[in-house]
Amino acid sequence: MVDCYSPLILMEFQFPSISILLAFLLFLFALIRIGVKRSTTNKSTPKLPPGPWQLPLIGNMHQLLGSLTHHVLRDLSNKYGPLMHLRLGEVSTVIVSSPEIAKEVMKTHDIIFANRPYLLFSRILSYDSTNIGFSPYGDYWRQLRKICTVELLNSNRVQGFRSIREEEVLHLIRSISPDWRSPINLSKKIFSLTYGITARAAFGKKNTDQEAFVSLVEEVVKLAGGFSLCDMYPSFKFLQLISGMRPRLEKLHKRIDEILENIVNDHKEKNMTTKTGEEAAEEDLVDVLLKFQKHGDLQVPLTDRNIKAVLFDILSAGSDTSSTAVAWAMSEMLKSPQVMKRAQTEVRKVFGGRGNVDEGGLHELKYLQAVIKETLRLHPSAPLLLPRECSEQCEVNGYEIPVQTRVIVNAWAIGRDPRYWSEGEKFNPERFLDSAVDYKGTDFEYIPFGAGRRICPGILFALPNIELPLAQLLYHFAWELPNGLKQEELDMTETFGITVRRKQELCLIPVRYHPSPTK
Ligand code: HEM
Repeated sequence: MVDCYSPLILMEFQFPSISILLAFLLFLFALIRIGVKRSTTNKSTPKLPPGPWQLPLIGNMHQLLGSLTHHVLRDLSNKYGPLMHLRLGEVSTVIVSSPEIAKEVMKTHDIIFANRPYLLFSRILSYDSTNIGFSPYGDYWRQLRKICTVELLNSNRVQGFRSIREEEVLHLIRSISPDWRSPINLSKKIFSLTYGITARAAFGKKNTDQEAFVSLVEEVVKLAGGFSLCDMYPSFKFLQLISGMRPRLEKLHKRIDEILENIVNDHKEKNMTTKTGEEAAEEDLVDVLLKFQKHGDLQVPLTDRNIKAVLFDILSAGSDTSSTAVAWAMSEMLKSPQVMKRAQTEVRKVFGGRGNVDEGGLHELKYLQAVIKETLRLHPSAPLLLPRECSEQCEVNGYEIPVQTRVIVNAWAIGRDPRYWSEGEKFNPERFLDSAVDYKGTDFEYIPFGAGRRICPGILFALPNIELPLAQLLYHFAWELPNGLKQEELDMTETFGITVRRKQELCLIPVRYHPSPTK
């Protein structure tokens, strides 16, 4: 998932001399190219969507500096319209900021916009074109995607991981108990909880390399939090070398690949022996993928490389997104104590004297579900969705979109569109209580998981990873801000990144309500 632009800024600040050199070299190349182009292209220009004036060489990149990208793009769209054209370096890009145009792109012209552009990050880290998140739309991708949605992340499989989630969340609750009345870093705890759940579901029993793997994925997530210069100037291959991006990514890829290779080989070895009934019931995602590789009736063979790529995708796309949502939900509830109280009363009523929350009763927590929906409206984990690419020239809203234009959908801006959301900036879960609006990709004013062929395949996996920890945290504790901080003083600043987290980690004081569960 690629939010953009921050590496450029980092380069600017960290290596001013390199960036000046780069700018100079780019300028020279651009002059040569413009000269060549002028002499070869004909005069007819497509009717592109409106957009701000572009500078030579960098296009509109300078307009994206200084603030969070989804904010800047929303402000620019307010001026130029919900379908806006930008040039970022060499790359022609359109920004979509209204439900109507999102529908046109992701429903009416779904196939034309089903491709993901080839970014350097995805090309190196996700095994060229073998991952689901960034491979181009085609037979290969369809097969991987089908395996993911039908075999790995379907509701039965997700249900099968219930005991893992319950155990891991209970472990979290117990780990909080001794600390009570002193602040704890809830962001950190939630983050390692969701990684722990996802890694256990994917790899089975805790693996010795698991911790190393999780921190490598974290490093990747940090690096991927930006557009690299290389992606802005794809035809200048030398940038990949001098920016240092390629060697860094290759080194990370090598270490991740070694760990995944060991995990896959261990599973192969284990699967050679006959399994007991209990072992067979404890199938993890690697087992399922290997079973498919051996016995599946597949159009294209499933290689070990594909398996590793799918595992990497699930780990990187599945953990940070869910933990971010939990942290934002807690933050918003702290700022609106009446919401926190209502959610707490509901969960304590439903689970009453049981002494603990289990997944059996989660469906009864209608108000908590509304809290989660409202959180994902105001804080969609990936506010700019994942980039798409136009595979053939087409017309959207009366404008021409040339082939290979990059398309970025601003789900964050769409979730605040005043034509659809009254008091859109306000956290108000009640708005979802009697509303049929859902995140399944059919209501284009609300698309925190995207829509169309490229909609997030992990929705079913994500929801209990958000609902269960929240319900447990509310059931067992009251929550207070540390250092006498008032609710209106809680900082809600967002970070740049692949997923938009809280800038400041959420540190809170837990005050016990129900005793710590013992079994
Ligand atoms: C709060 C939780 C989550 C949110 C908000 C979220 C959001 C998204 C979004 C917005 C996209 C891009 C959709 C588009 O471009 O239309 C996406 C793609 C993806 N997500 Fe999620 N996601 C979450 C959890 C998960 C989980 C738990 C998994 C896996 C276990 C997962 C796996 C993926 C994958 C593999 C893709 C790429 C799909 C493709 O390109 O075809 N996500 N997600």
